[in-house]
Amino acid sequence: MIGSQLHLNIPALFLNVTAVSALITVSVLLCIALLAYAIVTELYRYHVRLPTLSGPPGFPIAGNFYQLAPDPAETLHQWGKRYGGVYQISLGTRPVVVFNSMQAARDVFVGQGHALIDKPRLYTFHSVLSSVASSIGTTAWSESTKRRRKTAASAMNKPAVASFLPFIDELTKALILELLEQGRGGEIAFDPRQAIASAVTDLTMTVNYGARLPPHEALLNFIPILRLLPFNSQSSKAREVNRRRMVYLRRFERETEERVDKGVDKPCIQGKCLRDPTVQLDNIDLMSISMSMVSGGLDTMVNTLAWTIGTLAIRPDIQDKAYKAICEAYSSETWGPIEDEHGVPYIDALVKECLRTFSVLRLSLPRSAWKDIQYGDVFIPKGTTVFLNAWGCNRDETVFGNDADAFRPERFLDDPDLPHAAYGFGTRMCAGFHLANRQLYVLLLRLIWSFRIEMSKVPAERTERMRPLEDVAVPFHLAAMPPGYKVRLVSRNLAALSSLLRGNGPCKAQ
Ligand code: HEM
Repeated sequence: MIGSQLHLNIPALFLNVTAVSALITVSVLLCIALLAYAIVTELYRYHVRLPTLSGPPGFPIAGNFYQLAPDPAETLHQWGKRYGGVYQISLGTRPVVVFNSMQAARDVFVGQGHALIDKPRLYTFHSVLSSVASSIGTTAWSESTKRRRKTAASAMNKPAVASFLPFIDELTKALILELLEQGRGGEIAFDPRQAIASAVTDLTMTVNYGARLPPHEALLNFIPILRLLPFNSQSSKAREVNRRRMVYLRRFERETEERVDKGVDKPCIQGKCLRDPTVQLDNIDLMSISMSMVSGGLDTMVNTLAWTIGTLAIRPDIQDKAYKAICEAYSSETWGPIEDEHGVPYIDALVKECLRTFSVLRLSLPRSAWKDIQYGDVFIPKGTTVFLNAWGCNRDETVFGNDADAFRPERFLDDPDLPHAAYGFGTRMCAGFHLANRQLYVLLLRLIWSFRIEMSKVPAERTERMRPLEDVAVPFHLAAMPPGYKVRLVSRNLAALSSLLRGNGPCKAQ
């Protein structure tokens, strides 16, 4: 019995020994391969580093990637204090030049704007999420990008935005009404973000397609995309979002074409392109413009407004100043004509301070050097990836003083020429900034005139702080999101507000 067991076990033992030694051999070979890979990539990483720039050393294979956590823009801002306004990091083996001071950013992004007109290629974003067409902001420079950007920028320049005033008027009134109804004039605390996202979506769709979304479709269709971002998306999720996005964008395009054919279209970007034979854009170009409007204008606007409303709720002093300034310019009976672009300088200053403080696209969108750049002693070769750290520039103490971290709209009243970096700079800066500024101005003015904003009294629904760094909801998200909260919107003068919402308010553009 024992003998037969022994007889059976000897080959098994032999097999086990062979398997273990094979496993050890494979493990050793793997370790050697990994070590060799690390050494080769590290040698390569050092070889491609830019000799004229300093920067944090980083680690083999990943470079500085893992050191960027928890908040990449803040980490880069802190490194800027050590390595200067322009320095380099490595992402993997790729050298990336970071602009972290306002002066250097403006000198190069504006002063040598053409040299930074290009965008780098990002795998998940370009090959998976946007394999058919990509938004303008993430597309490399080419004749086609030039046509798309020119069309989008001229459709959102100052005169074009003035022609959208009736839409802005109508949609901000619809939003104020929605907020009034949802919060029952101040009785109920609620999260205003859904209503804001719907209103901003509506405006973007109207400007692009000349038609509003059917109400039940707005959020269902758009919010999932807003959460899917080039840097954190997983491929299968990205493919699914891409497919769904294509389906509804094609549907909106078809509907716009039908309206143009029937001659019942309203002024809008897509309609203008379809009608004007001199506009040389193919279907992919038109799709790219639509995607740029949707992805460029929603996440940014919604998050900027969400930070602002939360901040106003815990800063009644700023609300009081703003309300007083509006009443001095107009009265407690009217919020004034929408055509008055800079009628209340305090609101202008508030808009700029919100854009600066919250800098929702903290690292802007990456650029690529289109040609060699010489900036003082610094040499950036053609093809290098370049980051504008808008967050860092917006906290540059040489520009904003030692209270750069404070939320203080008055700084833009004291110096109306004070710059901010929230829209980026130069040749590829935000193409929708006139539209964004105008929407933010009208929305904040009307919101503050209509309501006293108070944080919910329920502990679980309120937040005491809206610090843009410590309180950001998801640090690695491309657009910085505030923490969740609920507010009460207490109407200040219900009779006057009702009269304005019924359409008795002035809008000469109509
Ligand atoms: C708070 C509002 C907004 C902020 C903070 C913002 C910020 C930005 C930033 C930082 C960029 C990248 C600039 C660069 O590469 O230097 C950008 C690009 C862009 N934005 Fe905005 N944006 C806002 C609203 C809008 C709106 C409302 C639209 C249109 C509906 C829009 C359309 C675009 C487009 C088309 C680009 C790509 C420009 C290009 O690459 O040539 N943005 N935006």
